[in-house]
Formats: sequence, structure tokens, C-alpha cells
Amino acid sequence: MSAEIIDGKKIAQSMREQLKERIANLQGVTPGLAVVLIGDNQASQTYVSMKQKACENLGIYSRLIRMPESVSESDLLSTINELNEDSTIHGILVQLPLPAHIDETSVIEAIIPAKDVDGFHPINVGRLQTGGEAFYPCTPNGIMKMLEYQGIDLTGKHAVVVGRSNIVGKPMGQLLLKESATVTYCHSKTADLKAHTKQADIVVAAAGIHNLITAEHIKEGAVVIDVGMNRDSEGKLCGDADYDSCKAKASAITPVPGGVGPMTITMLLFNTVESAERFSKVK
Ligand SMILES: Nc1nc2c(c(=O)[nH]1)N[C@@H](CN(C=O)c1ccc(C(=O)N[C@@H](CCC(=O)O)C(=O)O)cc1)CN2
Repeated sequence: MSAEIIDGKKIAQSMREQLKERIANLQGVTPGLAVVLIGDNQASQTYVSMKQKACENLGIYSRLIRMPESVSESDLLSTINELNEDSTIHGILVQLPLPAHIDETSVIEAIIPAKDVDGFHPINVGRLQTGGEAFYPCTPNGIMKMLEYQGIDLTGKHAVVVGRSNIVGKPMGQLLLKESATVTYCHSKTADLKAHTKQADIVVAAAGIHNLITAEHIKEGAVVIDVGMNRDSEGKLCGDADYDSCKAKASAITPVPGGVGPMTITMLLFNTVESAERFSKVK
């Protein structure tokens, strides 16, 4: 078997076209996104400029707030408070990771849930479990859209999520559960990872370990979703799954790059447009 390649760029593009129509229907309201970038982390700078470019292409107003690595937590919190009050801004995100002296939880909790387009605030995290109006984290929600686009029905399927981060692993499991999948979480301390992943209809690899998942870890016909963003010894971007060996055994697989990554940014645009729509209804 050779797997179908799930083309994240193509799905992202089709979703972005739909978003253009929603923006046109906003009648005079321009969705606004504020991105706070702290320090000089090269990867963060790349992701932030990709976000800004994507906003520009769609007609979303984007404001970049750059702060030095040495910024104090209280200055950062004051900036967030100003953005919370700014009616031209519908979405706020602080690019992660943060410098060690800043408490991530305090920063995330300072953003009002209605503008938390990353979906990291405890109110949004809680509503993912209990229901109600919420924003869902962009990477796992993007994966759900990819699975839907591919026509993969999740009801009764066994999904194994490898990784337990707040950004990807934990919300990924919740979203899969919402669609009636049977979910197993694995992580760095899981004994005999292979015994779990081999039973899975869908494996989501989000552990940040290059080549953690090989053909030996999956069953014939499994769907492999690769969230990894690692660099190999030559500096080439690669995922958590050994692409060539898994491709030969899986029924569908996401590449890195060009798989989950483009969907992460698209879901940020999606949440920002959604937020602008919600605010314009409140007015
Ligand atoms: N506040 C947030 N911080 C971070 C998030 C997040 O969702 N919110 N996620 C990651 C980084 N990230 C977005 O911020 C992100 C990572 C990767 C991509 C992407 O499109 N990758 C491309 C390859 C890009 C390259 O060449 O380097 C791909 O996979 O095709 C988009 C967004 C951590 N921080």
C-alpha cells in the first residue's frame, strides 16, 4: 500500500478562500489580530512573519508588537490589557515559547477569552470539554479539519495521540473524543509505545522527536498525522514520523513540511474572523 498524501497547503488554501467570503460579509468591520513577539527566537520570528503575511493576503489587519527578551512580565501584561480594550483588535496571541523569567500561565490568563484566538485560556480549554462558545487551539483544530476534508469518519475509530502538550496533545485528544473516536494518550513515559500505536486507526505524532514513529509502530492502513517540527542532522525540517517507511504502510499521511503546519496558521485566521463576527453581533 502507498498512502494518500494529505496536502495541508491545498486544504489550507481552500479554507482561506471561504474565509475571504466571510470577511466580505462583515460589512465594514476589518478583523484585527495582534501578535506579541518577545525576543529574537529565529523560528518564532519565521512563524510570526508567516502569520502576518497570511493576514495581509486575506485582508485581516495585523499588528505586530515586538518586545525585547528582557521585557518584564508586568510590562507584557499591561500591553495585553491595552489590547483587550482595543476595539480594532479581535484576536490576541503571544508567540510561544516565552523567555524563562515570564510565567506562561499568567500571560495566557491575561488575554480575555473572547480574544484568545489561540484557544489557550482556561475558559476556552474548559469549554472544549463542556461545550459553549469557545476558540479551539489552532494545530489540533486544523488536524480535525484535515480529517474532515479527507472524508475520514472518526466514529468508533481508535486514535492514539503521542504527546501531551497543552497546545497540541491534550486538546487533540479532546477534539477526537468529541467526534466519537476512542482515544489513547501516549507520551515520553509510556511503556511500550509500539504496543499502543500498532492498535491505532489514527496516529497523531506530536512528541517533538524525529523518527519516533516508524512503519513498525503502525498497523497496515492506519492514518498518520505528523505534528513534528524537528531538524535533522543536516538542518532539514522533518516530522516525528519516518515518512518513507510509514507512507508505504499507511492509508493516508501528512508530510512535513506542507501538512499540519499550514493548517495551524489557517485556523488562526479562522478564529480571528470568527471573533470579528462574534464582536460585530454584540455591537
Ligand atoms: N502562540 C502560539 N505559539 C506557538 C504556536 C501556536 O499555535 N500559538 N504553535 C507553534 C508554532 N507555529 C505557530 O505559531 C507554527 C509552526 C509551524 C508552522 C508551519 O506552517 N510550518 C511549515 C514549515 C515552516 C518552515 O519552513 O519552517 C510546514 O509545516 O509546512 C506554522 C505555525 C509554536 N508556537
